[in-house]
Amino acid sequence: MFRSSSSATARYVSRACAQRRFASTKTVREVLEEVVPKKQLQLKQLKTEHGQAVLGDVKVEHVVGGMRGLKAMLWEASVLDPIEGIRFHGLSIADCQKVLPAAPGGKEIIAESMLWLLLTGKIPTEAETRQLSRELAEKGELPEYIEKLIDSLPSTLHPMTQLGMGVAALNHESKFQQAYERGIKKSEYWTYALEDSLDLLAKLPALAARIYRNIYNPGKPLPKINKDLDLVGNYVNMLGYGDNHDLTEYLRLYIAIHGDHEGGNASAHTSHLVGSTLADPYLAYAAGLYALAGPLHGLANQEVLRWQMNMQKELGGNITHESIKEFLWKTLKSGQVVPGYGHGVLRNPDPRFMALQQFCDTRPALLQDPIVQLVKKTYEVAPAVLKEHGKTKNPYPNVDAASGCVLYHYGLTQFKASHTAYYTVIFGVSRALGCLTQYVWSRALGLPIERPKSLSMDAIEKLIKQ
Ligand SMILES: CC(=O)SCCNC(=O)CCNC(=O)[C@H](O)C(C)(C)COP(=O)(O)OP(=O)(O)OC[C@H]1O[C@@H](n2cnc3c(N)ncnc32)[C@H](O)[C@@H]1OP(=O)(O)O
Ligand SMILES: O=C([O-])CC(=O)C(=O)O
Repeated sequence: MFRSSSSATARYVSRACAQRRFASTKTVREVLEEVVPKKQLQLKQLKTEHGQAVLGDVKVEHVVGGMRGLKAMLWEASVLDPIEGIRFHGLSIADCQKVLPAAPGGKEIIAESMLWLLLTGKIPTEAETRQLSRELAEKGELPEYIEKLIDSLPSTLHPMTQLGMGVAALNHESKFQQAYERGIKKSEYWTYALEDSLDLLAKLPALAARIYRNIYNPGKPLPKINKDLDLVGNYVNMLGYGDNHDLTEYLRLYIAIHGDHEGGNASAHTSHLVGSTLADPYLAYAAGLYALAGPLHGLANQEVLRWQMNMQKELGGNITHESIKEFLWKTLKSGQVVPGYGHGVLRNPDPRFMALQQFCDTRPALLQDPIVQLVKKTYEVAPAVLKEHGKTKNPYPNVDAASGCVLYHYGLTQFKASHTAYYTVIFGVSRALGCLTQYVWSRALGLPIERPKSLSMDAIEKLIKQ
């Protein structure tokens, strides 16, 4: 674990690069066994030495304003800075791109190396990353009852609803729940939480790919999991795009950088709350997925694509900055939000959006794609329009402004109707990295059930008068 000042980070990054020469072959469990006692001690000291320290005031505007800015949660794996954006254990996306191992033949960060960093605060070696990939691949096939459950659902049921159902039903397998029923000690909770979390992460690609197959390619055989591939390599293969190296690399990057966004976002917070009741990791993450399925959160990637396609249709062949500006004003004047813009914390363009743009900038096929071009052109116009409109505190793009449109280029064009659009499911596969990491840490640290105090308006007025 390390501080996030830029010089400390630079030193860490160069040390991490050097360390990678020594090929450690520890398992993620072994590394956690070493890290957990240190973190437990850190929390104990925080509570005893600084338990009464003040981190900020609670104002009426916090209570009635979605708790924006209120520092009220513990979340270990990442912290979001309004200007710099996300840092995973102090590392920015660019740092991660330098130090986290990629897949054989690839360049982008992969889910396994990001998961390792999130869980342990350490950079995995190549060998450790491969070993984690193999472990996940070996656990990746779905139980038959889950296949039957998913196959029984109507193809018109939103893929996010299906994903949440599949994840929740997988709790039939929960080792955490079984161990709890046996009456294990609290100090052992985290080890079962870790087993469930790895099992769930391993199965998510097969579950998500089955949903896609059932809706868009019914009857098409699903490939078996290839034990030599990384998690996302297998996911792309099961989605039916296995020969598309660029899409595979895009999804590796996408899934790694969407993995965690500190704890206050709606999906992470929901999963954290549900987990705090000691509901097992499957139930906790299923709950988080349903928060992700809202249009102000993860579903915005589908909304962006729908909105950009409507813009394309309405503006026709020759789209100019001026015509985009008019379309933006039309959206705003009709009382809708501009999807993919604004953020609860960020006050600058989202570095995840920038990383996806950078991916596009290095690939001529993407640069020539009309919908990808439109995303870029919209970015050149929208911040000024949103500033003039004057409502949003952040007129810049968030990650959702680009992500779905790039998938459209790579062939995920099935957008028959919003209620069957698949894009947010990929976000759902990714966000498990962060939510399940925190689930493990919450149990390792023995965090209590969440139960903030609520107030009615009358009660608030009474308190103010006092
Ligand atoms: C992965 C993610 O979840 S990233 C976010 C994805 N969501 C979107 O892209 C949807 C569009 N954006 C939004 O709706 C918002 O910016 C949110 C939900 C992301 C953040 O909400 P808030 O923190 O409440 O934003 P903020 O404090 O800036 O809102 C102030 C006002 O500006 C409006 N506003 C915020 N963003 C936008 C936008 N993109 N377009 C138009 N108006 C906006 C809000 O609706 C609010 O209006 P109100 O006072 O009439 O209620
Ligand atoms: O942080 C937020 O509120 C929303 C977001 O970008 C995410 O969850 O990835």
